[in-house]
Amino acid sequence: MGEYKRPVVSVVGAGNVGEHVANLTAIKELANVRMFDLARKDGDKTYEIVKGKALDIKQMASAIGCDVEVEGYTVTAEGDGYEPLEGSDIVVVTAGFPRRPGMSRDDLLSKNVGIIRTVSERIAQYAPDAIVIVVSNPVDVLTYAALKLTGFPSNRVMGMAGVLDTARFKAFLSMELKVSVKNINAYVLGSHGDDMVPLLSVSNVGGEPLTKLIPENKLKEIVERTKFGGGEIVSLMGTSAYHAPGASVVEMVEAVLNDKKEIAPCSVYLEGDSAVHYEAEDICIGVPVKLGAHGVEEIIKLDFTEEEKELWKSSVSSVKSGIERIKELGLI
Ligand SMILES: NC(=O)C1=CN([C@@H]2O[C@H](COP(=O)(O)OP(=O)(O)OC[C@H]3O[C@@H](n4cnc5c(N)ncnc54)[C@H](O)[C@@H]3O)[C@@H](O)[C@H]2O)C=CC1
Ligand SMILES: O=C([O-])CC(=O)C(=O)O
Repeated sequence: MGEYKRPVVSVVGAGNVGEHVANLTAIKELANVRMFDLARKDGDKTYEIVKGKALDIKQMASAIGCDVEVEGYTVTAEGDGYEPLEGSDIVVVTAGFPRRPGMSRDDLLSKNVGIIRTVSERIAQYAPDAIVIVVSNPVDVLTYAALKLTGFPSNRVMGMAGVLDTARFKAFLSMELKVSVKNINAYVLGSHGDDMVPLLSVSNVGGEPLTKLIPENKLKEIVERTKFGGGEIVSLMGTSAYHAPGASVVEMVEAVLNDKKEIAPCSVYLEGDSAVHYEAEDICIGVPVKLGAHGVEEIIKLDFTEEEKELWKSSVSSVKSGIERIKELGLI
């Protein structure tokens, strides 16, 4: 009596994306939520914003009749205050700087990798059995860093990108074709950057190939808009997107907590026969995986067309160069 037996989702970095992850997890009553963030100083005053956000989300849940616990914890950049990670089933990492207009995601690497290092060490210390979903950018490289720094098996560390890129692709296709997003089957794989790979060969609407439904030039435009979908929002808002990213993370959270065996594109570590199939080794990059209670339960091996293979190779080499950079800097 008196204790809730719900799963626990912790969110480290309760900024724009983190608070939307917390909010949606609460609205869907998927789990109790624990939010972690730094204190903010304003003159003499120190604000514990994360505690306020958690209370606000708890009260929002109450207003709409959702039963979840939501708690906020102030941590330090040095890694103090992470004890409440204990017992987390999933830890979502959204701590880090977002890009501003004119920046690429890779420009965030040197600033964000230090944050990921501290957070990964604390996850390993307090939540050694958790599944980790990395969101901070550049996400493929930072997912690799989190995998190495936690020392977790590769099925328990994944990056969120492909679900978001695919959602953007489907949104643009549905705007063009005036058809429900539910009838669009599409995948965007590869790195979460300018080199991402929208897979036209397997994308279809109600079974009909995209190439048959949309003229070549228009389809090219939609693919380009998808590739620069994050940048389009950064240039409109001055900071990066958070509604669609938050929802994309929660799609993955739900697949794991409800053991859905859902196939979704996620950034995961390639090794063994998946590394052979995708001709890329010792790298985290977006491929379709089966998500369930054990995290990444299977890596689906799709065949690419010759054109897609070329795009894939550029994707692999851009992630590889990010990984080399953090290795050279001694950051992992
Ligand atoms: N993978 C993807 O598809 C996406 C990735 N992102 C990335 O997610 C990250 C977060 O984006 P936003 O939420 O928009 O940024 P934000 O600035 O609104 O939130 C980041 C939060 O992290 C916190 N933080 C910074 N250092 C910390 C530390 N050492 N420990 C704990 N918390 C810390 C900040 O105080 C802030 O509240 C960015 O790196 C962004 O590029 C954003 C959208 C999509
Ligand atoms: O564009 C950004 O920097 C954030 C992000 O990864 C996205 O929205 O796709």
